[in-house]
Amino acid sequence: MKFGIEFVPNEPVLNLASYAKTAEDEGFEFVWVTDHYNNRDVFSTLSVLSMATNRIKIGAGVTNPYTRNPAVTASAIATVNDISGGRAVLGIGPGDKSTFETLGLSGDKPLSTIRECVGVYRDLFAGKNVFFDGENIKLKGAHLDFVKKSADGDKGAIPVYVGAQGPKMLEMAGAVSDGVLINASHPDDFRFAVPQIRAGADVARRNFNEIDVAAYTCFSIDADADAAKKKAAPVVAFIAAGAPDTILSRHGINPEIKKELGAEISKGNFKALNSLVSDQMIDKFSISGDSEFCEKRMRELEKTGVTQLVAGSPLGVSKEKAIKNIGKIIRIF
Ligand SMILES: C[C@H](OP(=O)(O)OC[C@@H](O)[C@@H](O)[C@@H](O)Cn1c2nc(=O)[nH]c(=O)c-2cc2ccc(O)cc21)C(=O)N[C@@H](CCC(=O)N[C@@H](CCC(=O)O)C(=O)O)C(=O)O
Repeated sequence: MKFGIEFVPNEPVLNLASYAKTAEDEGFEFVWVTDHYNNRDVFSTLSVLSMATNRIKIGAGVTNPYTRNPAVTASAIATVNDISGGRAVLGIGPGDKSTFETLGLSGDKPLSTIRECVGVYRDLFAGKNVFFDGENIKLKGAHLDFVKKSADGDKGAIPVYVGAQGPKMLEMAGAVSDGVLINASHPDDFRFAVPQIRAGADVARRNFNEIDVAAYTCFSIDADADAAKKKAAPVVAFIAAGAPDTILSRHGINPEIKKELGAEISKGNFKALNSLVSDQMIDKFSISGDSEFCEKRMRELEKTGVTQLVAGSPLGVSKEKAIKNIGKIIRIF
């Protein structure tokens, strides 16, 4: 199992740089940074993390094809690849509809748009002059002057992962991507997702084992299990509030709760929000507890076919302590 860590750039980037160095020292192989325009810029953050670390892979987890033209995204991540000495990874996903609304963006046709993008990124990473007249993506000779021209057929040096949760996105990711980042934390979600990815790989006649299946979890570890769960509650509230009804029902949670969560979120009433989050929701939408529980849940995920465990926000009561606690589990995995 590979281990990754996710940071939301809603705190000073130099803090994240220090956490990323600790994570590297503790044996994590990937650091992922989320992309929502209202937080600090993902690629600026990745550049600073590149300078603060030596070995850990540096990933956008995940950007989207709507807020930036694909050639601009390719230039940004290829610059991170330049700075980091070849450690960049590009994660691309449909993006967050709620933030798109504030930008006046539709974000429509995500399935076909992402599929088109993956090939375009690879051609740009391979130093090609890209002419592409797709349904959603149109380029007329776009090129990156600073990347080495790869031999024909090479897909360029930067792996492309897809952020996906829905069945069609998962299947498409299995057909075209180097890895899939699945925003979920419970084994039941991966018992659903892994067969979809495998089906996509089979249709595309790809070797499923070449695809990195990453559980992009809500994670909270502390010696005091209750404190860990309390820390995770607000994040779980947002996940549950935005989850499709099918996912809530999969976990035996009445989708009606979304209305109550949404109402408290829109009022900014985070105290009331936490009181709406049940233990069952914490268990289904996060990995929260002491080291023994977290290790057990990681091993359950590995059994479903997960190949990378990404510890996501909030990480724990103290980020630094949480990273070291996970490091102890990494060393015995
Ligand atoms: C779009 C949606 O796909 P989805 O994978 O469920 O998307 C939900 C999230 O994954 C998506 O919002 C991600 O961007 C969320 N996301 C992040 N979103 C962000 O904005 N920023 C992040 O940093 C971020 C990180 C992240 C990490 C992992 C992860 O799994 C998701 C992450 C969906 O509806 N999928 C359907 C397919 C819909 C479909 O078929 N659409 C058609 C036509 C629909 C039409 O006509 O518009 C098409 O796209 O062509 C399905 O998979 O079955």
